[in-house]
Amino acid sequence: MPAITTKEYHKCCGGEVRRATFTSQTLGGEAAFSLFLPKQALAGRNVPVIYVLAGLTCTEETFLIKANAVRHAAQHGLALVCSDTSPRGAGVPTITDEWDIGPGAGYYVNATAAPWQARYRMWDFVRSELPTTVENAFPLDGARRGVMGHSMGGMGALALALREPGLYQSASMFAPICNPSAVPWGEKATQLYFGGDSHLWDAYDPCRLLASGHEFPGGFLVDQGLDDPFLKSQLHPDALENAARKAGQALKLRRHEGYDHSYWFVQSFIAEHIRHHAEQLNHTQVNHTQAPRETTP
Ligand SMILES: N[C@@H](CCC(=O)N[C@@H](CSC=O)C(=O)NCC(=O)O)C(=O)O
Repeated sequence: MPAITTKEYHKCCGGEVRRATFTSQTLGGEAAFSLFLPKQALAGRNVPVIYVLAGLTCTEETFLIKANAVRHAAQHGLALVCSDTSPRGAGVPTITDEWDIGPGAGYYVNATAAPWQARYRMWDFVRSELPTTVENAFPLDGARRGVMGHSMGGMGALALALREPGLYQSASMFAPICNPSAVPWGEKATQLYFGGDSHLWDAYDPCRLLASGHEFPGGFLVDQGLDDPFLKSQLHPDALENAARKAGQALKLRRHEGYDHSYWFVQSFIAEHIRHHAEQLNHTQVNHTQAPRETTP
C-alpha cells in the first residue's frame, strides 16, 4: 500500500482536515486528495465516507474550502474524501491555455489515445486506488460509501454509481454533465482522450449507461441552478430526466430559479445533500473492522 504524506493538517469542526498525497501507480506519479475525518473517527470508530469529485479547473482542495460541507459532515459523523480532478506534474501531457482539457479536466475516464492514455486514468483512480489507499490508512468504513460530484464531477459520480452500485450506498450531484457524448466539453474530450471514438463514452456517459440497463438502487439527488451559464450548452439535465424515466431509475432532480454554477450554488444546498447521504449510509450495516491509523504530523 502506498505511503501517505500529509501536506497540511487542521483541526476543524471537532474533527480534522488534511491535504495529502501518495505515489499513485494508476496515475504514474504523485496524487493529491483532501480528507475530513469527524470526531467519531478520531475516537477510533470506522465512519461512513462520501467520495467527492469536483469539476473542471478544481483541485482536491476546492470542495472542502468552498462548499461549506465540513460542518454538516461533522454533524452527521461522516468523512469526506476529495479527489483531485486529473493527474498533474512532470510528464503529464497538457495543452497550454485550455481549461477544459488536460490538467484539472480528467473527466473521470481512462483515456485510450496517446499521449494521454498513460497518465489520464482517473476512472481507475477514483474507482479503485483512492478508496483502497485511504480506507487502509484511516478509520473509514468501506461498506458505507457515498459518492457526490459537481459538474464534471457530477458526471463521474453518476457513472460510478451506475456502473458500480455495489460500491456505493448513496449518490448525489450538483449540476452534473448528464450527457457528455452530446456536448462540446465531451466532444473535445472524445477527440483528445478517446482519439475521436465517441463510442468509448458508452462506459461513462450517464444517459448512455441508463439506456444500456445500468441502475443505482439508492436513487439520485440532483440539484441544478436555472441561471447556470452551462445549463443549455453542456449539462442537459432534461436528458438525464428522460433517460432515468425510461430506465425506471429513481431520480430527484430539483431546479432552482436564480442559482448559477458556482460554489455559492453548491453551498446553498450542501446541507440537504449531506443529510441525503447520512440517511442512507447510517442505515447500512456497519463494518467494525479497524483500518490501520495514520499518525498526526
Ligand atoms: N475557469 C473557467 C470556469 C470553470 C468553472 O466554472 N469550473 C467549475 C466547474 S465547471 C464543470 O466541471 C468550478 O467548479 N470552478 C471552481 C470554482 O471555484 O468555481 C472560466 O474561467 O470560465
